[in-house]
Amino acid sequence: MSSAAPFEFRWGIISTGAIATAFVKGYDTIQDETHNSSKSSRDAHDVIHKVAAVGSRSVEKAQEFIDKLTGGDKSIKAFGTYDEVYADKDVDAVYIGTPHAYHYENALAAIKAGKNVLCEKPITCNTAELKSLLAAAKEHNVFFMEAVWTRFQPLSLEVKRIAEEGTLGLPVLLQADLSGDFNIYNIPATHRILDPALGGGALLDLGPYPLFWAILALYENPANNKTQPTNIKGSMIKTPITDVDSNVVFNVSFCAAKLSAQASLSCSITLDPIEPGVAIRFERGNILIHTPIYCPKSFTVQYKGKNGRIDREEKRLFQYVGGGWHFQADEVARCVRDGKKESEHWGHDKSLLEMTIFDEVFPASSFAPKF
Ligand SMILES: NC(=O)C1=CN([C@@H]2O[C@H](COP(=O)(O)OP(=O)(O)OC[C@H]3O[C@@H](n4cnc5c(N)ncnc54)[C@H](OP(=O)(O)O)[C@@H]3O)[C@@H](O)[C@H]2O)C=CC1
Ligand SMILES: O=C1OC[C@@H](O)[C@H](O)[C@H]1O
Repeated sequence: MSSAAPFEFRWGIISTGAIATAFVKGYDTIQDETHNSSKSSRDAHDVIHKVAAVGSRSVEKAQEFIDKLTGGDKSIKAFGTYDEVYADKDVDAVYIGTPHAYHYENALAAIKAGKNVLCEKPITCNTAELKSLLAAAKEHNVFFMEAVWTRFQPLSLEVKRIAEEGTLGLPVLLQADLSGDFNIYNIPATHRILDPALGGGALLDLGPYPLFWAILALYENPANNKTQPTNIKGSMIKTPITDVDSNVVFNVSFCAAKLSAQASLSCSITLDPIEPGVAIRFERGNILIHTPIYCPKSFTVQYKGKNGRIDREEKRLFQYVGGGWHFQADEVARCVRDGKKESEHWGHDKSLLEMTIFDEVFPASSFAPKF
């Protein structure tokens, strides 16, 4: 372990909703109900996270958020607008936790103010918006990343290692589903999952996770040689409540000189999660990832014997303190510290791939660019 002082990284938090709360709770300075900090179970002694400012549409809400999560830390500024956070000289990076339909305008404003940005998934509602943000990030020379937190969890890193180390052979078919019953007939039509104006629907909210596993195990596989996927096809069922997509299935093929693999992906806001949430089927075995697929705590590797049948299984468990969002926060701090403008693990190419696939699955008119 290095004896150098940790790099202090100061966050500006945009919005005070569910995910902004979970993200801030994960910081090492804030302890969970067991009085352990997430830092006690991860190797992150080189960075330390601080909240410098919180921006909300209401200053009272911003102050309540600070009081609830930090016991009223007086050094944290509460602002009644997001713009004040973007302008704050004490903020190193802005975390955006607003509904999807606001990601574009919030991220653009933060980037134009010269801030590094971590923006919740889905990074935007379409490719056109994302390309515009990438151009702005380049122009203003800032770090920019989609908050695909699952990519940074230790379990994902181990799945990737096993998928690529060769014992199982090449991947052939990946099946992944993320479903969650939002009880849509009993929530207001203004809920972000139902409201088209907030980017409602299953694909944009839940679709990033099954797709993430396909990107990790198929797109990132060295045998794919960074080849873009083909045969992107989807179908969806829309809810009559607000006409957003409630159930979506989509297929993607990854075919390169050395790889021929397919992903069969789905998501739903009316069904319960299915177990296992992800099955990666290789020439000589399987990796089964247990639900929830956004922060799984275990996976099982099945190995085929000489007779071509599964004859050995190994279950792997992963435990850490906290909800799991702190791993991506560490990545952002380290990238900024090291002068990087994108993450090597979830870089701009992967967000672009995600948006390109979603654009093809969605009818073009659903989420028109906000400019
Ligand atoms: N990575 C993960 O695990 C998760 C990611 N997410 C992502 O985070 C984003 C937000 O989700 P979630 O936290 O569940 O949403 P919430 O509805 O709980 O919070 C959204 C917040 O955005 C702000 N906001 C700004 N404009 C609006 C508006 N017009 N309507 C409603 N809220 C608005 C509000 O904060 P204020 O009033 O303070 O300005 C509000 O509290 C989504 O993009 C979602 O995909 C969600 C859950 C988990
Ligand atoms: O990112 C997410 O993960 C968990 C889901 O329940 C939530 O709706 C989604 O935004």
